[in-house]
Amino acid sequence: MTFTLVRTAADLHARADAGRRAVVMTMGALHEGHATLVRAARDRVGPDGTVVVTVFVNPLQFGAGEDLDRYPRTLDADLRVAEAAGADAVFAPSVDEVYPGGEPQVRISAGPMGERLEGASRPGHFDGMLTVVAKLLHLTAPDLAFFGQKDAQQLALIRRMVRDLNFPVGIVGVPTVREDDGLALSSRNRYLSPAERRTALALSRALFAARDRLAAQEALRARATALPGAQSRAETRAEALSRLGEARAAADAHAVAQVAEGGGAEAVRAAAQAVLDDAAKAEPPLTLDYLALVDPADFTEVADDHDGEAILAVAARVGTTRLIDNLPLTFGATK
Ligand SMILES: Nc1ncnc2c1ncn2[C@@H]1O[C@H](COP(=O)(O)OP(=O)(O)OP(=O)(O)O)[C@@H](O)[C@H]1O
Ligand SMILES: CC(C)(CO)[C@@H](O)C(=O)[O-]
Ligand code: BAL
Repeated sequence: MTFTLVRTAADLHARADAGRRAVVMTMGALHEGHATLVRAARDRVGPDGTVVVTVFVNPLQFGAGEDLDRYPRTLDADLRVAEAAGADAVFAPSVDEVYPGGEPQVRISAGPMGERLEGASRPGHFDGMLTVVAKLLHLTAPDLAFFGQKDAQQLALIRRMVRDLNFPVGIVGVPTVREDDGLALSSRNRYLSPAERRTALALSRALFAARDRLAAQEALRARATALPGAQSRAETRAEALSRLGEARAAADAHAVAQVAEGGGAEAVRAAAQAVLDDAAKAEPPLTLDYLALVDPADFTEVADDHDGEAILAVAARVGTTRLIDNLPLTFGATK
């Protein structure tokens, strides 16, 4: 199929696409993260299916004072990235094409999950995002729509909207693509000076520190459980360790007792906070917006004794650039 740039809803409807259709929605300034979504979409629909990439900077999801005007618009380069990644078409409508009646009066409400974290920092953002996603789903009529885990709360809200409002589409999440040094790819990274980029690395480093802390806690827990005599619930894991009589046992016992004490969610979060506290003293400094360990189902904070899946999410400003990142974590995997 010849790769095409489509500008209007009428031209999109006129396409006689065969096979399953997948859509990858973007705001343009495409990078390797977007290309990964396109490749995942192509893999799923196969060579006979159709992959449409939408490129639209949606004014409705930007608040006053945000970067709507300076958001990078690089359509020519985007077409090359989309085609090389295996897309059949880019749908890049104008604002008037998407909102022919002007600002829509009827909108999607993101509900309580949309008021937390990103929603608290960017009031109205998720209502605007879901409204355009709903419209783009109607316009592109896909079987599957692909979104990045990098925008974890956005992905969760889209899944919720599709379920709550019976959209006939499958939503596919794609893991975050990172630079070699850990920085999550993002169109907004291009705002960063080299020095700002160095500071911004603290976002991913904080998440990795938390992941490592959790892994250490889980390893200690597994070790304590495996010790002879530790099966009894009444016997503390620290006691079990100390019966080993090894030099390391005392230190281990202390660490295990700490792990056993609260389940450790707070300690995991604290490991990330320490990295961010350091970055707050860097030059240029990082200004933390939020660091939260949340339940993926509703983005409420998890309890300290949390068991199961969680998302550690961070948002921060470096200079005039606001960045987000997150990491899925599993608590109690070794139980
Ligand atoms: N690094 C990444 N890995 C995986 N998916 C990504 C990545 N960056 C963006 N995406 C996904 O691409 C889609 C389009 O995102 P968008 O155009 O906003 O890009 P972005 O790089 O996140 O831009 P911004 O810097 O504005 O947040 C979304 O589903 C988003 O989650
Ligand atoms: C989903 C989306 C394309 C809606 O404008 C946007 O929020 C984005 O790029 O993540
Ligand atoms: N990547 C999410 C879209 C936004 O920041 O507006």
